[in-house]
Amino acid sequence: MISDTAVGDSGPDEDFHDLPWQRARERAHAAARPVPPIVAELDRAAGLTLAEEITARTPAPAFDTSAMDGFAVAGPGSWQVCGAVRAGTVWTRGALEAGQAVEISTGAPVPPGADAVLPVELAVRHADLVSGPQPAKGRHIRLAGEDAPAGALLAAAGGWVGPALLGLAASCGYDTLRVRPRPRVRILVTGDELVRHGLPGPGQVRDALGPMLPSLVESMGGRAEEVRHVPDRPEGSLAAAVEAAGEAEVIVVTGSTSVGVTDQLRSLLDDRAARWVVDTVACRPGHPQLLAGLDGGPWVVGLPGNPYAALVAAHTLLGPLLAGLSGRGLPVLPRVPLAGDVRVAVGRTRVLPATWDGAVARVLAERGSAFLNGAASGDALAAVPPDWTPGDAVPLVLLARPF
Ligand SMILES: Nc1nc2c(c(=O)[nH]1)N[C@H]1C(S)=C(S)[C@@H](COP(=O)(O)OP(=O)(O)OC[C@H]3O[C@@H](n4cnc5c(N)ncnc54)[C@H](O)[C@@H]3O)O[C@H]1N2
Ligand code: MOO
Repeated sequence: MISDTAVGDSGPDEDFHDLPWQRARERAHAAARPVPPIVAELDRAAGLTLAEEITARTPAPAFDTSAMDGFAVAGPGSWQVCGAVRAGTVWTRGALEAGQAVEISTGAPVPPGADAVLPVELAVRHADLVSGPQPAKGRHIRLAGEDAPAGALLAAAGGWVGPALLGLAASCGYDTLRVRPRPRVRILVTGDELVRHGLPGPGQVRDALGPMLPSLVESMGGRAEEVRHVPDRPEGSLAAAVEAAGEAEVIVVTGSTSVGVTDQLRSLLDDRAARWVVDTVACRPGHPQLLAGLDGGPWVVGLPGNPYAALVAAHTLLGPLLAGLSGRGLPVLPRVPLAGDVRVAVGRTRVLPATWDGAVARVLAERGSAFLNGAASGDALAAVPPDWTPGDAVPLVLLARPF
């Protein structure tokens, strides 16, 4: 194996075998260089990552705006009503003088000279005269640039383009954003025992990972382009499939990470002089997972074939790698109190399915690395370090689901 690979901020000499769980996440993130940016219409930029900071091209709001339906008033009341201004129009009849008022809609520009807006509920109108409690100066007026003055920083490079940012960018004059597209991911599922449909026959196993991984990749910010099933035999099948993976930034290989006669992944990577980033992680399950870069080509993430181990490994290496490729920071995991029957593993982080009620994570009964029942009924993974003692908070991975 190649041992002199410089990766990320770790320097060439860090041993990349049996890495502590958090260190493996950091290395996977630091190894990636962000994919080249594109210019995308706002609707196409949704969910992507900003490739550059954005600043307000126009103040938000763009003009002094009424926050209430009522009367824009100047000076002390009562006031003479001398016209109306509605949202989408402007007052063109000069500055109001003390004692004058203009009927105004929410969202309309406040006429020059007006001090405040008197809401319609507080106003008493007789013909062209309106009276009511004297509003404090500036009351119910949103000042131009109050949310963001022209030139103000709206979001830094690496920020997630969420719904609120899209609305803010539009408010501040943007039609397009410079963003990083989702890194492309191809998924190679190995294992001659696997079947893709129906009930498994003798010795057969239904493929759990082909259906699981595309949505997992999407939830981590990647684009799952293909799931291909690769036979264990003849030898060289996996190498040919990797070769044929095309333009993807990431190839995920499931199975084939262990030491069995059909497990070809490590030798394939060594034959290709891959740059090793992580080769095994001190966690349970998911120990045999790996990450290496092919020369001038994609990253290869090896996930163990055991389905729960694959889920844990994807959250260890694939998520951070995709964050790095997207130009995002390494996601900071909340640290939360943990309850339930927790047993630590000597020298390894145990990653346990858990439920999260907003205050405490509760581990679910352990079923082992092959079984998804815990993760499917829980909504989080709790990373329990080897030195955990009751009362210690643990990092929590929240499994994606709608609010
Ligand atoms: N002698 C040793 N054997 C094993 C070791 C070891 O250290 N020494 N490690 C074990 C651990 S831990 C894991 S995890 C697995 C990793 O195995 P592979 O990544 O090589 O995967 P396979 O051997 O192909 O499969 C393991 C297991 O998972 C089932 N599987 C595989 N793919 C799927 C799929 N897409 N859907 C559902 N189930 C799948 C497969 O049938 C096996 O039962 O190695 C251990 N062995
Ligand atoms: O480490 Mo394996 O991933 O326990 O099942």
